[in-house]
Amino acid sequence: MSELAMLSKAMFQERKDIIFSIIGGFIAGIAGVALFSVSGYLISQTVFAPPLYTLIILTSLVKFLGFLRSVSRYGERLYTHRATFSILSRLRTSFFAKLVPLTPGILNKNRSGDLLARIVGDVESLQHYFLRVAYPPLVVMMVFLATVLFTASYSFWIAGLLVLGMLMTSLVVPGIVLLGQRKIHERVREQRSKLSTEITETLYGFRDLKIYGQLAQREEQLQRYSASLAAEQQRAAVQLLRGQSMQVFVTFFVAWGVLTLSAYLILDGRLAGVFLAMLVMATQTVFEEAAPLAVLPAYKQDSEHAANRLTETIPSQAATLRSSKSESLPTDLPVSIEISNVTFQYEGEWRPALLNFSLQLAAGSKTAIVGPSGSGKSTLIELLLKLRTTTSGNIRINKVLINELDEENIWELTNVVLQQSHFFKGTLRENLLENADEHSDEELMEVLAKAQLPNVLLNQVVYEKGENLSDGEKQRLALARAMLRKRHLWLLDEPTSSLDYVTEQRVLKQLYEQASGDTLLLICHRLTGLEKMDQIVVMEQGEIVEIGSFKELMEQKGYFYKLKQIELQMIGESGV
Ligand SMILES: Nc1ncnc2c1ncn2[C@@H]1O[C@H](COP(=O)(O)OP(=O)(O)OP(=O)(O)O)[C@@H](O)[C@H]1O
Repeated sequence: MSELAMLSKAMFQERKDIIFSIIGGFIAGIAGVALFSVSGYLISQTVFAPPLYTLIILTSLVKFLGFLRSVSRYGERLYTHRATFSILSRLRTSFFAKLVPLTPGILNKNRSGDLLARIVGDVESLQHYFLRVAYPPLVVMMVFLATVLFTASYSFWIAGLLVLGMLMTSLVVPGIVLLGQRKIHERVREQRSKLSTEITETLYGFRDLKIYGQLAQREEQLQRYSASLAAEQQRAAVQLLRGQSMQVFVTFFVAWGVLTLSAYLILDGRLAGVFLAMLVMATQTVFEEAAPLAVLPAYKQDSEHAANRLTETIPSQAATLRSSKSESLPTDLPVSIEISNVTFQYEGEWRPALLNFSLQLAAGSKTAIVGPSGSGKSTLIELLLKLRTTTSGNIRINKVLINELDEENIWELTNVVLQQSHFFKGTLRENLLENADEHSDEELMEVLAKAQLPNVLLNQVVYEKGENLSDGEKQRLALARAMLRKRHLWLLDEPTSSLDYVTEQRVLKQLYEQASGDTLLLICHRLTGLEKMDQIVVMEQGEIVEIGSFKELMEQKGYFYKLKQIELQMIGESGV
């Protein structure tokens, strides 16, 4: 049950609404039983032609009980649903807050379509826990005990029959439902996960699938997955309905039992005939109240499963990642970075992406990192941004261990451009992501011009994922975003790889001007313009193979020198 601890905590926080729900549910249940009992008694009494005032009292009581039942049922619904949605919103917020720092690691292990469907589905499943698992038995038992006490005052045997019926509805029927549901629910989850993964993949790869003529095949596959899911869901629904039908059967069985037993007791002279209808009606109503118990185990199992998977998705790393942070760095000072013996290995990979990597970035220094694809350059930036945690070794920012820093504090210090930037559906202004009120239009246009996007409009529409922007425009927009932040640490991962040579040089010139006093780490694919850098780091297979200024590396005539010669030849050949 430990996996449901977060749920219980959220429920405890909503205790006021829960107490009101229980009170409302109990009054509605009792009023329902009383309403039908009094109605039965009233009908029986009329046979004896009682005095008018008796009929008036009984009719008024019926009306009052009907009113009380409706009002308390309304209150019950209001408070149970309010509690449920508040619990759900607490769970969503706390779950997603824990998820954010772990996102890169989690996305490694799970296919994103499946992950998204799982998170949304699992959090939604938890809403049933209070409404259909924790709450109903409590109220049903309270109403039932009150009814048993009431019937026991007429006949011990009838009360005994009710207890027997309740055991059937609360244990036997739910047990049978649970047995049938267990396997079906497993299959529903499996099919849902398959379908959502395939849908996401198809949407992401739609263009490629179309070009390579694979779309029809994919569509067929999706239809198959969708049909299997629908079939499993149908089976699950049938199983649930079967449970509810059994519950109705037990209700009528007990009602018939009470009728027969009462008839026998009346014949025996141990029960007055006028109470017969009342007892039968009370029995039927109290068992109607118990109807939710039939589907309780299925929801219980579902909630536990969902809570289990959610705790698996946010493993204990969540605690370790956030627990030790205590320091906070100011955003207005230049930043120094010290990387000591850092090793990082992706989960499931056979070799580390970084191996015993050490590097110093003095405050205000400019560093370029070059090296072949896959040498670990982007991984280094992800570690500096605390998007991943080192396997071993230390990173210090302004002498503070990165583990002691909140990742949001690090992001707050940094102007970042990663290899892929995301663009949202909206305007260019909105895609600059800074608070629009803080910057005048002139200021925004000036930054766009510096990023070599002079002929754009701030209200220009940007499609989803920046579909209407070229790769080069996306990169310049991402650089404009970074320039606008005006922080003092720059982490740039191939920010100009899609730009032509001339535009690239212009952008970099503006960038170096703005970053003159700042610490800058630039991963680059071209070796031009690196003369200005304080140090150039050449990486291969997660290690530093050469380090020094441009002049030093050229004099060494090592790896960097050879790369530069190849590039010069290529530039010469292409005539740039
Ligand atoms: N999410 C990931 N899961 C597993 N392995 C990864 C992941 N990302 C990168 N790697 C591996 O880690 C190594 C370093 O990758 P990284 O992206 O840091 O290289 P890079 O030098 O930035 O390459 P490029 O210049 O192509 O961007 C590579 O061998 C790569 O296959």
